[in-house]
Amino acid sequence: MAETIIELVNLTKKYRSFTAVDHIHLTVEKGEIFGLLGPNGAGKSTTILMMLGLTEPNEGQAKVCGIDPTRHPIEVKRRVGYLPEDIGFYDDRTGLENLVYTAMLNRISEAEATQKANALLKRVGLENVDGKKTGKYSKGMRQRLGLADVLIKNPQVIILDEPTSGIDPQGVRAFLDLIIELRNEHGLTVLFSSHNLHQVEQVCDRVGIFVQGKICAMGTITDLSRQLFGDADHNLEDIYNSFFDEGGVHHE
Ligand SMILES: Nc1ncnc2c1ncn2[C@@H]1O[C@H](COP(=O)(O)OP(=O)(O)OP(=O)(O)O)[C@@H](O)[C@H]1O
Repeated sequence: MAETIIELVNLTKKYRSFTAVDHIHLTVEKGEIFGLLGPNGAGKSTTILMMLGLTEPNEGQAKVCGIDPTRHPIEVKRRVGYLPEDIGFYDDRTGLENLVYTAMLNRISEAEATQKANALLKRVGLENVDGKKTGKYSKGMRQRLGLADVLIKNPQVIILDEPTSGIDPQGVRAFLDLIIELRNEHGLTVLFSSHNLHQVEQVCDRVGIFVQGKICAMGTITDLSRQLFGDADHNLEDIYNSFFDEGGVHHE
């Protein structure tokens, strides 16, 4: 039976009178790659912050790996790896040193940390830049090191916010393949927030489309195509665009 890893029930966040996340319901099962889509300001990042226990909901509840992040944020952070769009490293240290440091913060011994860090550097294609300080890394190298940094604590879930921005097309393909491999090998659950519809379509099992704080559509691309167009022939771009007028206004 499928195991629920992320469960959002009636989740709501208000900033004064403005509702940024509006009574959303969402369930993600173990091993799923789920895409969060929506225009700027639709509420994706606020939803992620609530899942990480970094901001409190006004109503409803989030559960991640069965744990309420508002009450037990440290427990959730132990199980969830979060890769923001711009990850910070100690720029005067090498990639290896940064990874070992993160691992040791997560109570992994130095010997094991070094071994895991070297294996992950290889996995993300950074084994040949050993010795280079992260301050001299390119954007794409930083993102790949970010993924290794997230994986070193053996998370059950990874949340990726625009993870491929700044990576060249070949690098993007390798990055997306790696995400799929990690899911296949370790049953990792992945939440993938992106504006790149093509990438989301390539990698995600299901998607949720956010508009003005609400999830206005959720499902596989085939299901959404059938629901919206009555056939299975439409791609994610058609589906996404069907929620907006030419002027970018949401269809009610
Ligand atoms: N701390 C805050 N105080 C007030 N309003 C906020 C705050 N954080 C976010 N908002 C507002 O909440 C709404 C949702 O923002 P959020 O960052 O969640 O959107 P998003 O879907 O992640 O957008 P993007 O694609 O640009 O990252 C926006 O209108 C934003 O201005």
